[in-house]
Amino acid sequence: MFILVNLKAYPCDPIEVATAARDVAEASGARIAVSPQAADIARVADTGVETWAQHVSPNAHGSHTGSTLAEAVADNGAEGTLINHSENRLKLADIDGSVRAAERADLETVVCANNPAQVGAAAALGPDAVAVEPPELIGGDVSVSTADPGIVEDAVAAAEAVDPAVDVFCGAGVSTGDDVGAAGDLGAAGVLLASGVAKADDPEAVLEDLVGGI
Ligand SMILES: O=C(CO)COP(=O)(O)O
Repeated sequence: MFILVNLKAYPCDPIEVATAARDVAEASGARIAVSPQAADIARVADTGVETWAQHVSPNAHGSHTGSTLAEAVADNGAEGTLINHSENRLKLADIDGSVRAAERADLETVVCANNPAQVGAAAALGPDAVAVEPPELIGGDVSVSTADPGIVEDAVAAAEAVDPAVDVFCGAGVSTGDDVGAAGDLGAAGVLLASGVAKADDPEAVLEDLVGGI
């Protein structure tokens, strides 16, 4: 199970979380990545933790003010990128363009989706993985794997029907090792989480609990 921690725009210390994630990954052998704000990618990557962007633009170099280029995040140490997070939705053509941009820059891709139907559509674009996150459960205390296990199973089936090579992650409310274990039991290959770590008083303790569920 891959544990992908999205720091969103929370007011946490990205270096503290990155260092904790690096240490827990090294000690446990688990795969843990941290996805900070674009401006923090280089210094988060400098800690040695696997680092992901929260978004990349569909365009390449050129007259595109305000873009976050896949090439730029890769040059600053990112190894992968989220695309189409529920809080940063894109048009279908732009999701496709962002996946292609990430591929050109050798970034791994996770396309986020609200529900199994969107998972199937996202899988058709050929990312490395899709992540199903019911918006109503994001930021809450109840894990998607507990509150709505059927959505994870349906998402796994939807991706499998379109492209068996595309992994399925799940997210929303994931904060414990039990949540991670339940997600794995439902067929997820990873979890995408945010507040459970980014808002924790002791992010390292939460990460240690999370890897215990793998
Ligand atoms: O949106 C999410 C991860 O990208 C999920 O957020 P929470 O873990 O805070 O529910």
